[in-house]
Amino acid sequence: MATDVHRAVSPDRAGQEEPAAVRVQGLSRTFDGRRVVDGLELTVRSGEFVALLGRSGCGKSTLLKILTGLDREIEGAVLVPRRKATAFQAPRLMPWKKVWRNVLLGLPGKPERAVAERALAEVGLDHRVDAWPKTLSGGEAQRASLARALVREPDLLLLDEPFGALDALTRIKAQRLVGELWQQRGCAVLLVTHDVEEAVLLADRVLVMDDGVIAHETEIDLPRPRDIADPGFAELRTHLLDHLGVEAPTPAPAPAHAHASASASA
Ligand SMILES: Nc1ncnc2c1ncn2[C@@H]1O[C@H](COP(=O)(O)OP(=O)(O)OP(=O)(O)O)[C@@H](O)[C@H]1O
Repeated sequence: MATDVHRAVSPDRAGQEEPAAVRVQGLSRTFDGRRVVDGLELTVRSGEFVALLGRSGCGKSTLLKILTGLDREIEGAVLVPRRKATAFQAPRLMPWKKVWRNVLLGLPGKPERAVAERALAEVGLDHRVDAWPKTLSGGEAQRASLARALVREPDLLLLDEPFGALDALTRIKAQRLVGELWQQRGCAVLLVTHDVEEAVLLADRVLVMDDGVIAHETEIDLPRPRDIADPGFAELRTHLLDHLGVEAPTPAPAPAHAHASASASA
């Protein structure tokens, strides 16, 4: 994988084009003498949806933590907008606060309940405003967590495996919701995911992290809304799996009786 190294858009080029939502230069992070992030370069353009893939343990969450400002023991330069918000795999709701209070948690000033109500309506949770977190389903809790991110009116939304714990159907709905919210809001999104299809479905650009750097990037130029049945979709999926070192499954051979009837009709 190290042979096909495409670094993300170079900082000077990004500087001349559009304002960047994220600009990372020469970023390194060392744990116990091991460089998990190693001179990483990354630019996310304003309003761009970027997905970040990479094998387990390659440093994706470490990078996200640095971008949120939770980890500052770094070398290099990181430029992110002040207005940013995060949602993680675990919704991280406070069990002793009702949903609407969770949404407003940590906001400066004294925001009114109506602010939370609007955000909850945006994610389809207007009927759960007064619920306790423990009564929410997994998908509802994740949407509440998204509402909490949205009330911050972020210029940058950082998502770390937000759909990872959801069942397949809820996951599809949540992916659609994030796609719609992104289109309405126009904020930049950096989504960490293990799911190649999710990345192709949602992102303008997919990055693959390896050896502490962005080792590969692919522009996703499929029209939206995207259809996983589109042959272009399958091609991009296979291309990305290849860069992740995963062989795409070959179609199963047709059962023996199918061969028989095919040859019989031929
Ligand atoms: N606080 C820490 N102390 C020591 N090592 C750490 C710490 N945080 C992360 N690491 C190590 O850094 C490496 C990258 O971890 P990170 O969580 O960023 O990977 P990841 O790509 O997000 O993995 P996954 O896809 O499995 O979530 C791992 O080897 C991990 O053990």
